[in-house]
Amino acid sequence: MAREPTSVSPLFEQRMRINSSRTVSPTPNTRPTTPTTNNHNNHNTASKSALLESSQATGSDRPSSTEAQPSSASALPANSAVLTLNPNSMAMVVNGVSKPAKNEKLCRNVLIYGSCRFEDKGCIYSHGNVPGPSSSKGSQSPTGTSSSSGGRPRGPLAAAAFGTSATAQPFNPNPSRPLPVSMSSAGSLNNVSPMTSPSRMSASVSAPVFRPAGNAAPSTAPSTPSKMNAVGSSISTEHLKAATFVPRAGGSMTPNATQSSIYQPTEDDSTPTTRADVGGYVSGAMMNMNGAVPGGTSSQGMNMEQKDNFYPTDTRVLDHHLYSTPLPHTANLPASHLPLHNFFLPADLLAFIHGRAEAKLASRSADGSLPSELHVYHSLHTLMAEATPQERSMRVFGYITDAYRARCRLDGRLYCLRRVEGFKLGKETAFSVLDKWRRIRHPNIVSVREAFTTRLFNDSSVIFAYDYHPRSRTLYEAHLGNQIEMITQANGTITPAPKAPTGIPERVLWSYIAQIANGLKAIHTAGLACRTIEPTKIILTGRNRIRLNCCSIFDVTTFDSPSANLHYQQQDDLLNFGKLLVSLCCGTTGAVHALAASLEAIQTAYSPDVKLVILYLLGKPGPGKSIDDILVMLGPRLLNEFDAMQNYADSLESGLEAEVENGRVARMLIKLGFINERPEFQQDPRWSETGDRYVLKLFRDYVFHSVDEVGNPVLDLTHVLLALNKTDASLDEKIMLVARDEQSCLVVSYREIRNSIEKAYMELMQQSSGMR
Ligand SMILES: Nc1ncnc2c1ncn2[C@@H]1O[C@H](COP(=O)(O)OP(=O)(O)OP(=O)(O)O)[C@@H](O)[C@H]1O
Repeated sequence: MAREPTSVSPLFEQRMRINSSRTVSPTPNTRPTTPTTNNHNNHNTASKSALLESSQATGSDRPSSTEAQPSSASALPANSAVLTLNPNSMAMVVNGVSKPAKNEKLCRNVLIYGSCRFEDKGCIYSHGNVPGPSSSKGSQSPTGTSSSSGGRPRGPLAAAAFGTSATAQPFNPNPSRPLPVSMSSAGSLNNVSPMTSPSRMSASVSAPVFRPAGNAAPSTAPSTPSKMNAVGSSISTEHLKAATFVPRAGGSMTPNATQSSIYQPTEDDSTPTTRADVGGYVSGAMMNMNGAVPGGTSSQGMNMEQKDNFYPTDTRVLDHHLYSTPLPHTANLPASHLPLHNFFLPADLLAFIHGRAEAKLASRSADGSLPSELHVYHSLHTLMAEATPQERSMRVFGYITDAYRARCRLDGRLYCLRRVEGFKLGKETAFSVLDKWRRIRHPNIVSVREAFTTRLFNDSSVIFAYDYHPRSRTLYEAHLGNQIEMITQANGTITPAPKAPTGIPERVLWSYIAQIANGLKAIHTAGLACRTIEPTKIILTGRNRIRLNCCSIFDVTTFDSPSANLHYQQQDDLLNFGKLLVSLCCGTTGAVHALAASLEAIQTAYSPDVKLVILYLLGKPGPGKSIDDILVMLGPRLLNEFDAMQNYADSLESGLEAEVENGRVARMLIKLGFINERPEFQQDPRWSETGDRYVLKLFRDYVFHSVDEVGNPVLDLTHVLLALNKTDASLDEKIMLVARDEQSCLVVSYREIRNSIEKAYMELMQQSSGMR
């Protein structure tokens, strides 16, 4: 049963109002309804708020179990204070049994809030004078352990019951009359001061300590336990130098709801904060009675509907405190998928990115035949084509070529090295052509970086370095790997075995045509020819993303004996382009050997335009034949390609947005990780447990260590993400952090928590070796 940090218990709202002014005694009829949007999280809010209310019963002044609990409750965990409030009568019932006669013990509601709303409604405790701090009794435990409920931290659960109600609008029983100042500051620290009154705080085990303003010396880790006005609880002296409360007006420590006691956990106001407009505890002192923070945003005015809404519409708060919603054009997913989609990348994109990361890191067992270093490259890893028809083929270049992934020690990046085995370079000037190739940077071409000769393979080889595109596949691997049986006809001709064309879908085919044409256009315009329009020398580097590979190799290997001039080489590119399309349409490289039959099959399976393009490419070379004509023939289909690319870019941007949010959360977690539980800092083993850091400890409990009513862990990702994001955005919304012993609680805003994180982190940074 997950408890909900964003849902608001009406009972708690009532209680907060009571806290705001002891003169107000809400009646059930005047209690406003609290709109909630996360219905699944609203259950048990009454019992949760009651749990908090009942915290007075968890200390040593708690009535004994025999007094307060009927036998039926004996099965409940020791730390599950089962106190229910009847919202209609507001009578207090303990486990269904009315409270017995009055007790002499002072009511803790009086101690905490200054009044008890159940005073006339059956509260068994005394409602006499409120003891001041000097009247404190009880001892502190040097060990810091609680003599009370102990057990698992219930703070987050309790705080969750409060949820955003800490920022609830003040309750005004008579809307026609303005609220008293302290009440109108709903959301300011003032109206919660009774919750953190000296008596209340001192009763806690690891709670911050109140210190009146102007008090000369702050209590800093007293060496001996001192008596506090605990209500039967021991206090760890370790935490006595934790957060201190400084009443704004100074002087009085009287827990008076109308007084503006400001929570100011640190002494040093001059401690730098990272953001001038982020208040933190210090800026908490700057909050006026209306809860407005100078230079910041006020939580006042945020209605519950907005706060409960997962995607708030209130533009007065920073929008980036919540996960950004997917935009309409990327959100057309089944409703059940949306929450996941909101938080993370789409599964297929995630798999794709992970796959590429794996490919970058993959390593085969050390291949002894490969040199450990090659020029400026090391960590060579053979890239094997999965479906090469003939291992180590010489078909394309006339030389055996191998491809390796290697890391460059100059820039640490991965490159693809292509080795041309047994090639002896005649003239160094053969490499001069690479200058032209290096200048080409095109999305449909694998960029050439450099070329060099080597004898490290025990032969004379030339190595070409290209950009590495992880997880790429050749077109052959992707579409032509399953070779179709070729059959020899009676007349001796070889034809593919008759079967329905297994070519690629037309939409994909047009995409390939557009991209190859685009790449060829760039190459031809640069005064070069590709010369490797081959199924094994064009790679797919993403979803339908085509890149022309192995460019420049022919230019070097044929430098001494140029077979033809540039024009003919470019015409060859077009011819090979036509043959490639025939192969792709028919699903076999053998299709080009039976062109007539293949064209017939293509005519049946594809639109006439496909055949027209192929016929043009396979047509006679001539001065008027150029790649430009293909681009013209593509016509409106280029727009399809354009649309597809833009839609894909949109979906990537949407995924990126989600990841940006995750990045924020990760940074926040990293900082918290540096601070929480730090065993020692500046020779102070209690550093992470005191001062601002104590609040962060409770915040960590609030975010991660929630438990449900029976003490089971609550693993509510939404709660975690919301809390961390709101903190990152420094929201003025307040949450209640409850000490592990449930004896004290702090109402702090996300802004203040964020400030504490930044402040503690800066402290660490300043001392870290990197900053010296
Ligand atoms: N620049 C690159 N980045 C990443 N991987 C590449 C790169 N170039 C090629 N590859 C991959 O390396 C593998 C081998 O490529 P190669 O060009 O040698 O194919 P092949 O079918 O073996 O060719 P051939 O028949 O000429 O030997 C293929 O899986 C290919 O996707």
